[in-house]
Amino acid sequence: MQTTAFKIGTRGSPLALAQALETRDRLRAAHGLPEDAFAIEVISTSGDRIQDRPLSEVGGKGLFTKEIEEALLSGRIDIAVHSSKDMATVLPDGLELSAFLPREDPRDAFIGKTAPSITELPHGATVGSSSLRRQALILRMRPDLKVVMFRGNVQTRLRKLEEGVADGTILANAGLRRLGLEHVATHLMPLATFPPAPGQGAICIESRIADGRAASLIAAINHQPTAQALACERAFLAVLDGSCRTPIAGHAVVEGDNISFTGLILTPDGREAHEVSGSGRAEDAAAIGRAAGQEVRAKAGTRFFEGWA
Ligand SMILES: NCc1[nH]cc(CCC(=O)O)c1CC(=O)O
Repeated sequence: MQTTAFKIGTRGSPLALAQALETRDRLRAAHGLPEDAFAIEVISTSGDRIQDRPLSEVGGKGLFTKEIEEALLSGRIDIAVHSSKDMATVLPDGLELSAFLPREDPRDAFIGKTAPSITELPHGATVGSSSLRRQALILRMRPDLKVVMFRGNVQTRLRKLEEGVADGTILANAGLRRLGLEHVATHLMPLATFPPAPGQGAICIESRIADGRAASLIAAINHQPTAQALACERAFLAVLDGSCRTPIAGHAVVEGDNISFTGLILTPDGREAHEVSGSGRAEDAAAIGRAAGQEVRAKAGTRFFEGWA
């Protein structure tokens, strides 16, 4: 079909590579193309290089995408494959999220070393995580626990756990499943009490706006219910953005023509939490997410955002 390979950009972690390969294989199947119609380009990002500080301190989500987005804009790659959870709500000019793959399990998985679940951990036990949302949700359940910083890719975090750096850790079950590591989970956190980050479990494809070749290839693998759920979750997040130091959870489920959304914002210590829900027609996904964001922001009040933002 084409003379030059279609270039798929990705980070180099095992999870990122698995996501890029899944995308390539879906594109191949949808269009009946051979493997060499595609080339996977691995791009190292600042987020991969800075390992010793929480993301919220060093500039947040953009760190995992900056170099990849530059490669898209310069034409070095044709599409980029990302975890939706890692994507900022505002993209660089000229780029868009053009497709979402069918969502994996959105739940968080607890991987326990000294106990199988958070409720069974001994008093004062430590849980490794550098996610503000997970920290706040853990402390809301168990104020006695200590959350210690855990960064690096999935394998690095599991190794730290093996080394005894913490009594347990929490990872996205989607990532574990994509790596064939779901057996390490000792407990799956319920969506109702431990809601996921907006976008968790969904792979997205970023491309140049008005790139016709990319658009026609990608359209065939877009999963509309996941795209609508993500439109809702990302609209919710966009209303609450401005502080990447607010723990935010949000999850939308699309069933047929309907969408239902639940969002939660917490203080980092988990002591104060504000929940919101909304539902309606799936085609109104973004408006429903936006309204939920405005509602929960009003519920929480300005004082809520002032303490640490
Ligand atoms: N911030 C890293 C990151 N980004 C997406 C995932 C998991 C995969 C997904 O949500 O699709 C992970 C690792 C984790 O949270 O365990």
